[in-house]
Amino acid sequence: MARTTRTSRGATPDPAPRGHDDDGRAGRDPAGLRLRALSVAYPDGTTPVRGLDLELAPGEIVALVGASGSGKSTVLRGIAGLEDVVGGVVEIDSEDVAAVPTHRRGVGMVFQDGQLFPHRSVARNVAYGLEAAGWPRERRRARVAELLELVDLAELAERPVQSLSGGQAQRVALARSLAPRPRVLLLDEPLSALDADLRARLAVQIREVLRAAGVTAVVVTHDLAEAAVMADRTVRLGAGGRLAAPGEGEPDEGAGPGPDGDAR
Ligand SMILES: Nc1ncnc2c1ncn2[C@@H]1O[C@H](COP(=O)(O)OP(=O)(O)OP(=O)(O)O)[C@@H](O)[C@H]1O
Repeated sequence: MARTTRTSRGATPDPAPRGHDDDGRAGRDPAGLRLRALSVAYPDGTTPVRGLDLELAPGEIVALVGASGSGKSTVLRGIAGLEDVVGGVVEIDSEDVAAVPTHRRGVGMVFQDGQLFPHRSVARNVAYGLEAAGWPRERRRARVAELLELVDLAELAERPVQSLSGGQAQRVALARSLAPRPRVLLLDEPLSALDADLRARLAVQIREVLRAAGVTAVVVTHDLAEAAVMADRTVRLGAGGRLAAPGEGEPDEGAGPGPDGDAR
């Protein structure tokens, strides 16, 4: 896993030149992710996130925790452009992405259950975003090999994904989401479908991979211990989809998780 000599912050294997992305998106200097007074609503008018301010430096990994229903997934969906931002601003590398469709935002997502394409091999799952972005075949191959190396699955490249363990499948999902070099990676409970032992190991591996990729990332979890392992910083969503004041309605972060490791 992440057997790479590039361990410094912000170092990406085979980095794309700044100012020119592989999918032709206009490049900008990295400035990270900034949410200003963000409000996100569903079509029925439910607005779980109201007035959220959050800033991530380039390459920073932030864990978003909070009670069930506090709006963690909704924040991610707003950043990705999957739900309506009805107030405030999402800026990625200093660009207001309000008018930018999801697939052009440079945002990658990893979900709880991986959501791999069942009829594609491991390598072809990882290649998916590169095909969609029109990368030429040789560059695709090289990038897929690099990513599979990063998540320590090179020897499984040709395996059908149905034959993978849960942990392996999540590592494929991680590689697939990182392959097109997203500006921001959003991970929604990436460990919650796995058993406890594996969760602890994969939390460490996810952190290593995110660091090696140097990607700015938001990880939603309800587990404070996992948040501490995976992220540089943990923030908590409180009532009304705003950041909670320290100690508000939840166990003290410094005290770590409760007996079951659950922050809810
Ligand atoms: N499609 C939808 N339409 C309307 N309301 C929704 C929709 N999806 C979620 N909600 C509501 O928005 C609120 C926030 O949901 P969200 O899934 O963002 O919370 P969460 O913090 O991620 O919860 P959990 O930890 O249980 O996954 C909840 O009250 C939920 O019922």
